[in-house]
Amino acid sequence: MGAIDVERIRQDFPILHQEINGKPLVYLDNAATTQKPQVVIDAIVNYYVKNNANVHRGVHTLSQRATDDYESARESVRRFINAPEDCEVIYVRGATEGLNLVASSYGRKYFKSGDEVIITGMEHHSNIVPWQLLGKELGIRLRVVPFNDDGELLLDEFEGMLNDRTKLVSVVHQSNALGTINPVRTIVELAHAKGVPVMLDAAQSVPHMPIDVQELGADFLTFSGHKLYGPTGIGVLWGRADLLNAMPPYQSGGEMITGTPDIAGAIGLGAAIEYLEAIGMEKIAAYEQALMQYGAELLSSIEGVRIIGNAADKGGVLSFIMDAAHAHDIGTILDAEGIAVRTGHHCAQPVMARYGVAATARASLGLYNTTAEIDSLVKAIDRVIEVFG
Ligand SMILES: Cc1ncc(COP(=O)(O)O)c(CNc2co[nH]c2=O)c1O
Repeated sequence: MGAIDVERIRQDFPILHQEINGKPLVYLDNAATTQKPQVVIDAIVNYYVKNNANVHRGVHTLSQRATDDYESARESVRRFINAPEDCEVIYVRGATEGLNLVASSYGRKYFKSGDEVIITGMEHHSNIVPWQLLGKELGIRLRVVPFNDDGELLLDEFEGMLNDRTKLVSVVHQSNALGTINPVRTIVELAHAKGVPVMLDAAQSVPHMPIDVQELGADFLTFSGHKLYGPTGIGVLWGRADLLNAMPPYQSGGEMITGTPDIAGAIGLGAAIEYLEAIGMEKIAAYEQALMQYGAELLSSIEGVRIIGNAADKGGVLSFIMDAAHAHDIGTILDAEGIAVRTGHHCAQPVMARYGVAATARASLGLYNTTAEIDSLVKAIDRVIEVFG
C-alpha cells in the first residue's frame, strides 16, 4: 500500500490500541481531528513538568527555555510550509481564527462598500461566515464559484467572476466534505493576473500533503494543529510579510499584543511537525491516496452506496450516502462495530445543498489507517444494509 511502515507508525499512537463496543477501534474521523503520537504528548508534558514559564522578555532560565522551545516550533512551522521568514508565521487557535483574522484585519483595512470577495461552493463554514459578517458590515458582495457533480470547481466561472471590484479570493485547498483538492496554483495565477490576493484554507491539506507556500504563490494560508496530529487550540496563519506588516492588530493587550499564547500547544505543534517530517509528507500523501482509492473502489461496488465527491484530484475523504439508512443511522451502526466516522453536514451546508442531501457519512483517512480498517468499514456497511435494508 505504499512506502510507509503503517504497523510501526500505529505503535506511536496509544489511543488506537483500545476496543470500542468490544471491537477494535477503527478511527476514520481524521478530517475532524487526528490522534496524537506519543512524542507530541511527551513534548507537552515535558513543557509543563520541566519548562513551564511565560515566554518572551523573561530573564530567568525557565522563561528562556520556554521561549526557545516556543520559537523553535515557529521555525519548524516555517520550514514545514517553506515560508520565507519566521515573522510570517502567526500562531492562532486554528484555521477558523486564521480566517477571521484576515477578514477582520485585512478586510476592514482594504475593503469598501461594493467590493467583492470570491469563495467557492465547497467551503467550510469557517471560510463563509466571516465574509458574510464582513459583507453585512461593509457592504461587501460574496461571489461563490460553483462546482460540477464530481465536486470539481468550474474554473471558467471563477475567471469570469474576477473583476476590478474583487479584493480577495479565499478558497479551500482540500474540501473536508468532498475530498476535492482544488487547483490552487491555477487559482492564484488567475487571481494575481488581476492583482487580487489569495487566501488558502489549508486545514485539510497541510496534514496530508507537502505544502510550499512559495511554490503555491498564495498570499495567506491557514491551518489547524489538531488536524496534523498536534494539539487542539493551536494553529497557524501564514501571510506575506509585506501584507502582515501593513495590517492593523487583530487583538490587543500585553505579550506581543495578544496576551499569553498557547505555549504548550505551539511546542506540541512543533513536535507533530517534526514527527511528520521524519516520515515524509510525499510518502504520507502517496499512502493515503492509495488507501482512499482502495476504499472508493470497495464502497462504490456496494449496491445502494453513493460516494459524494469524485474529483479526479482528491484526498483521503470518503463521503457517502446509502439508500438503506440516514447518515446518522449509518454512523450509529458503525460505532457499534467500533468504527468512528462523522455524519452530518460537516459545516459545509452549501455542499449538502448542492447535492440535495441533508447529510453524509464521512470516513476520512490519516497516516495510521490500514486496508484492514477499510475492510472493517465495508463489513460494517454491509451490517447497515442488514439492519435497515
Ligand atoms: C476545510 C476546513 N476549514 C476550516 C476548518 C475549521 O478548523 P478549526 O478551526 O480547527 O475547527 C475545518 C474543520 N473541519 C472539521 C471539523 O470537524 N469536522 C470537520 O470536517 C475544515 O475542514
